[in-house]
Amino acid sequence: MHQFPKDIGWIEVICGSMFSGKTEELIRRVKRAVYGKQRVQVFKPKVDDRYDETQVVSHSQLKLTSTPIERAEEIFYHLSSDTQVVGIDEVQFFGPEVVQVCEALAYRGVRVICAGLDQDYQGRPFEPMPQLLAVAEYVTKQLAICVVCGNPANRSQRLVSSEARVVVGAAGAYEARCRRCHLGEPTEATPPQTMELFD
Ligand SMILES: Nc1ncnc2c1ncn2[C@@H]1O[C@H](COP(=O)(O)OP(=O)(O)O)[C@@H](O)[C@H]1O
Ligand SMILES: Cc1cn([C@H]2C[C@H](O)[C@@H](COP(=O)(O)O)O2)c(=O)[nH]c1=O
Ligand SMILES: [Zn+2]
Repeated sequence: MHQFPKDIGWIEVICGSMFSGKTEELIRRVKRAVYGKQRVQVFKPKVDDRYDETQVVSHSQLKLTSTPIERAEEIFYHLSSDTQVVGIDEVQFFGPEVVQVCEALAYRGVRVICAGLDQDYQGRPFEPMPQLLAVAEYVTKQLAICVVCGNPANRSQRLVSSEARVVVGAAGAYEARCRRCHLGEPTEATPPQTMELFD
Protein backbone atom coordinates (compact mmCIF):
# COMPACT_ATOMS: atom_id res chain seq x y z
CA MET A 1 0.00 0.00 0.00
CA HIS A 2 1.14 3.54 -0.73
CA GLN A 3 2.60 6.11 1.64
CA PHE A 4 -0.48 8.13 2.60
CA PRO A 5 -0.41 11.90 3.04
CA LYS A 6 -1.39 13.23 6.46
CA ASP A 7 -4.45 15.28 7.37
CA ILE A 8 -6.49 14.66 4.25
CA GLY A 9 -9.24 12.12 3.89
CA TRP A 10 -9.80 9.56 1.19
CA ILE A 11 -11.86 6.51 0.26
CA GLU A 12 -10.48 2.98 -0.07
CA VAL A 13 -12.71 0.26 -1.54
CA ILE A 14 -12.02 -3.46 -1.13
CA CYS A 15 -14.28 -5.33 -3.55
CA GLY A 16 -14.66 -8.80 -5.02
CA SER A 17 -16.77 -11.94 -4.80
CA MET A 18 -17.82 -13.74 -1.65
CA PHE A 19 -14.96 -15.63 0.10
CA SER A 20 -12.35 -13.46 -1.67
CA GLY A 21 -10.97 -12.05 1.61
CA LYS A 22 -12.63 -8.60 1.67
CA THR A 23 -13.44 -8.76 5.37
CA GLU A 24 -10.02 -10.19 6.26
CA GLU A 25 -8.40 -7.30 4.36
CA LEU A 26 -10.67 -4.76 6.09
CA ILE A 27 -9.72 -6.23 9.47
CA ARG A 28 -6.01 -6.17 8.52
CA ARG A 29 -6.14 -2.48 7.59
CA VAL A 30 -8.12 -1.57 10.72
CA LYS A 31 -5.62 -3.47 12.91
CA ARG A 32 -2.71 -1.60 11.35
CA ALA A 33 -4.49 1.73 11.88
CA VAL A 34 -4.95 0.82 15.55
CA TYR A 35 -1.23 -0.07 15.80
CA GLY A 36 -0.67 3.41 14.37
CA LYS A 37 -2.66 4.90 17.30
CA GLN A 38 -5.44 6.06 15.01
CA ARG A 39 -8.95 6.44 16.40
CA VAL A 40 -11.06 3.94 14.40
CA GLN A 41 -14.81 3.24 14.20
CA VAL A 42 -16.32 0.35 12.22
CA PHE A 43 -19.89 0.03 10.93
CA LYS A 44 -21.90 -2.69 9.27
CA PRO A 45 -25.50 -2.97 8.03
CA LYS A 46 -27.93 -4.40 10.59
CA VAL A 47 -29.28 -6.84 7.98
CA ASP A 48 -25.95 -8.71 8.06
CA ASP A 49 -26.60 -10.83 11.16
CA ARG A 50 -25.33 -14.11 9.74
CA TYR A 51 -22.38 -14.73 12.10
CA ASP A 52 -23.02 -12.06 14.75
CA GLU A 53 -25.37 -9.13 15.30
CA THR A 54 -22.70 -6.61 16.19
CA GLN A 55 -19.27 -7.94 15.27
CA VAL A 56 -17.83 -8.01 11.76
CA VAL A 57 -16.83 -11.68 11.27
CA SER A 58 -14.85 -13.12 8.35
CA HIS A 59 -15.53 -16.58 6.92
CA SER A 60 -12.29 -17.62 8.65
CA GLN A 61 -13.69 -16.33 11.99
CA LEU A 62 -11.56 -13.21 12.38
CA LYS A 63 -13.60 -10.68 14.37
CA LEU A 64 -13.86 -6.94 14.76
CA THR A 65 -16.09 -4.84 17.00
CA SER A 66 -18.56 -2.76 15.01
CA THR A 67 -21.72 -0.69 15.25
CA PRO A 68 -24.65 -2.11 13.28
CA ILE A 69 -26.72 0.56 11.49
CA GLU A 70 -29.74 0.53 9.18
CA ARG A 71 -28.93 3.59 7.06
CA ALA A 72 -25.54 5.01 6.11
CA GLU A 73 -26.43 8.49 7.49
CA GLU A 74 -26.51 6.99 11.00
CA ILE A 75 -22.71 6.99 10.86
CA PHE A 76 -22.84 10.74 11.61
CA TYR A 77 -24.87 10.16 14.83
CA HIS A 78 -22.29 7.69 16.08
CA LEU A 79 -19.16 9.43 14.83
CA SER A 80 -16.76 10.75 17.46
CA SER A 81 -15.15 14.10 16.68
CA ASP A 82 -11.66 12.56 16.98
CA THR A 83 -12.26 9.58 14.68
CA GLN A 84 -9.61 9.37 11.96
CA VAL A 85 -10.54 6.08 10.28
CA VAL A 86 -14.01 4.71 9.45
CA GLY A 87 -14.44 1.10 8.29
CA ILE A 88 -17.66 -0.09 6.63
CA ASP A 89 -18.26 -3.77 5.87
CA GLU A 90 -20.95 -5.17 3.50
CA VAL A 91 -21.26 -1.72 1.93
CA GLN A 92 -23.40 -3.13 -0.93
CA PHE A 93 -26.31 -3.44 1.52
CA PHE A 94 -26.58 0.34 1.96
CA GLY A 95 -28.55 2.53 -0.43
CA PRO A 96 -27.04 5.05 -2.87
CA GLU A 97 -26.67 7.63 -0.06
CA VAL A 98 -23.66 5.70 1.29
CA VAL A 99 -21.62 7.28 -1.52
CA GLN A 100 -22.35 10.85 -0.29
CA VAL A 101 -21.72 9.75 3.30
CA CYS A 102 -18.28 8.34 2.38
CA GLU A 103 -17.46 11.47 0.38
CA ALA A 104 -18.53 13.76 3.25
CA LEU A 105 -16.34 11.78 5.66
CA ALA A 106 -13.37 11.96 3.30
CA TYR A 107 -13.83 15.74 2.88
CA ARG A 108 -13.76 16.01 6.70
CA GLY A 109 -10.33 14.35 6.65
CA VAL A 110 -11.40 10.82 7.54
CA ARG A 111 -9.82 7.74 5.94
CA VAL A 112 -12.80 5.64 4.84
CA ILE A 113 -12.26 1.90 4.20
CA CYS A 114 -15.23 0.14 2.58
CA ALA A 115 -15.55 -3.57 1.82
CA GLY A 116 -18.28 -5.05 -0.33
CA LEU A 117 -19.45 -7.17 -3.23
CA ASP A 118 -18.96 -5.69 -6.67
CA GLN A 119 -21.33 -8.22 -8.32
CA ASP A 120 -24.59 -9.87 -7.30
CA TYR A 121 -25.38 -13.57 -7.74
CA GLN A 122 -26.22 -12.97 -11.41
CA GLY A 123 -22.91 -11.24 -12.07
CA ARG A 124 -24.54 -7.80 -12.33
CA PRO A 125 -22.89 -4.73 -10.75
CA PHE A 126 -24.17 -4.50 -7.16
CA GLU A 127 -25.26 -0.88 -6.62
CA PRO A 128 -24.05 1.33 -4.98
CA MET A 129 -20.64 -0.32 -5.51
CA PRO A 130 -20.02 1.03 -9.07
CA GLN A 131 -20.63 4.61 -7.86
CA LEU A 132 -18.38 4.11 -4.83
CA LEU A 133 -15.61 2.61 -6.98
CA ALA A 134 -15.82 5.65 -9.26
CA VAL A 135 -15.15 8.17 -6.48
CA ALA A 136 -12.64 6.11 -4.44
CA GLU A 137 -8.95 7.04 -4.36
CA TYR A 138 -7.80 3.44 -3.82
CA VAL A 139 -9.45 0.27 -5.13
CA THR A 140 -8.45 -3.29 -4.32
CA LYS A 141 -10.13 -6.17 -6.13
CA GLN A 142 -9.89 -9.48 -4.32
CA LEU A 143 -10.34 -12.92 -5.92
CA ALA A 144 -11.47 -16.15 -4.29
CA ILE A 145 -10.76 -19.67 -5.60
CA CYS A 146 -13.35 -21.32 -7.85
CA VAL A 147 -14.62 -24.40 -6.00
CA VAL A 148 -15.43 -26.12 -9.31
CA CYS A 149 -12.17 -25.75 -11.27
CA GLY A 150 -9.61 -24.10 -8.94
CA ASN A 151 -9.09 -20.96 -11.04
CA PRO A 152 -9.31 -17.44 -9.56
CA ALA A 153 -12.97 -16.65 -8.85
CA ASN A 154 -14.68 -13.27 -9.25
CA ARG A 155 -18.29 -14.46 -8.98
CA SER A 156 -20.62 -15.63 -6.20
CA GLN A 157 -22.74 -18.65 -7.11
CA ARG A 158 -26.11 -18.73 -5.30
CA LEU A 159 -27.14 -22.18 -4.06
CA VAL A 160 -30.55 -21.36 -2.57
CA SER A 161 -33.63 -20.86 -4.68
CA SER A 162 -34.47 -17.13 -4.64
CA GLU A 163 -34.44 -14.39 -7.24
CA ALA A 164 -34.31 -11.60 -4.66
CA ARG A 165 -31.13 -9.58 -4.96
CA VAL A 166 -30.53 -9.57 -1.20
CA VAL A 167 -30.34 -13.00 0.46
CA VAL A 168 -28.02 -13.00 3.46
CA GLY A 169 -25.94 -16.17 3.76
CA ALA A 170 -22.55 -17.82 3.79
CA ALA A 171 -21.24 -21.31 2.90
CA GLY A 172 -24.26 -23.48 2.05
CA ALA A 173 -26.04 -20.55 0.42
CA TYR A 174 -23.22 -19.35 -1.86
CA GLU A 175 -19.91 -20.57 -3.24
CA ALA A 176 -17.06 -18.88 -5.11
CA ARG A 177 -16.84 -19.55 -8.85
CA CYS A 178 -14.91 -18.23 -11.84
CA ARG A 179 -16.74 -16.67 -14.80
CA ARG A 180 -16.61 -19.97 -16.75
CA CYS A 181 -18.17 -22.07 -13.97
CA HIS A 182 -20.63 -19.42 -12.71
CA LEU A 183 -24.34 -19.76 -13.56
CA GLY A 184 -26.59 -16.71 -13.36
CA GLU A 185 -29.24 -18.72 -11.55
CA PRO A 186 -29.29 -20.74 -8.31
CA THR A 187 -27.90 -24.25 -8.63
CA GLU A 188 -26.76 -27.22 -6.52
CA ALA A 189 -23.68 -26.97 -4.33
CA THR A 190 -20.37 -28.39 -5.57
CA PRO A 191 -19.36 -31.38 -3.37
CA PRO A 192 -17.04 -30.05 -0.64
CA GLN A 193 -13.28 -30.55 -0.71
CA THR A 194 -11.80 -32.54 2.18
CA MET A 195 -9.84 -30.18 4.43
CA GLU A 196 -7.95 -32.91 6.35
CA LEU A 197 -4.63 -31.04 6.01
CA PHE A 198 -6.05 -28.45 8.41
CA ASP A 199 -7.54 -30.83 11.01
N1 LIG B 1 -13.42 -20.70 -2.39
C1 LIG B 1 -12.71 -20.01 -1.50
N2 LIG B 1 -11.67 -19.25 -1.92
C2 LIG B 1 -10.93 -18.56 -1.02
N3 LIG B 1 -11.17 -18.55 0.31
C3 LIG B 1 -12.21 -19.26 0.78
C4 LIG B 1 -13.02 -20.02 -0.10
N4 LIG B 1 -13.99 -20.62 0.64
C5 LIG B 1 -13.80 -20.24 1.91
N5 LIG B 1 -12.73 -19.41 2.01
C6 LIG B 1 -12.29 -18.78 3.26
O1 LIG B 1 -12.80 -17.46 3.26
C7 LIG B 1 -11.80 -16.60 3.80
C8 LIG B 1 -12.09 -15.16 3.37
O2 LIG B 1 -13.17 -14.72 4.17
P1 LIG B 1 -13.69 -13.25 4.14
O3 LIG B 1 -12.57 -12.29 4.37
O4 LIG B 1 -14.85 -13.19 5.11
O5 LIG B 1 -14.20 -13.12 2.63
P2 LIG B 1 -15.26 -12.11 2.01
O6 LIG B 1 -15.47 -10.98 2.98
O7 LIG B 1 -14.64 -11.65 0.73
O8 LIG B 1 -16.50 -12.92 1.77
C9 LIG B 1 -10.52 -17.20 3.27
O9 LIG B 1 -9.37 -16.81 4.01
C10 LIG B 1 -10.79 -18.68 3.45
O10 LIG B 1 -10.52 -19.08 4.78
C1 LIG C 1 -23.91 -12.59 -4.27
C2 LIG C 1 -24.90 -12.05 -3.30
C3 LIG C 1 -24.62 -12.08 -1.93
N1 LIG C 1 -25.52 -11.60 -1.05
C4 LIG C 1 -25.21 -11.60 0.39
C5 LIG C 1 -24.69 -12.89 0.97
C6 LIG C 1 -23.84 -12.42 2.13
O1 LIG C 1 -24.72 -12.24 3.25
C7 LIG C 1 -23.31 -11.06 1.67
C8 LIG C 1 -21.90 -11.11 1.15
O2 LIG C 1 -21.01 -11.43 2.17
P1 LIG C 1 -19.42 -11.62 1.97
O3 LIG C 1 -18.84 -10.95 3.18
O4 LIG C 1 -19.02 -10.97 0.70
O5 LIG C 1 -19.16 -13.08 1.96
O6 LIG C 1 -24.18 -10.65 0.61
C9 LIG C 1 -26.72 -11.07 -1.50
O7 LIG C 1 -27.54 -10.60 -0.68
N2 LIG C 1 -27.00 -11.05 -2.82
C10 LIG C 1 -26.15 -11.51 -3.74
O8 LIG C 1 -26.47 -11.48 -4.97
ZN1 LIG D 1 -14.19 -22.31 -12.37
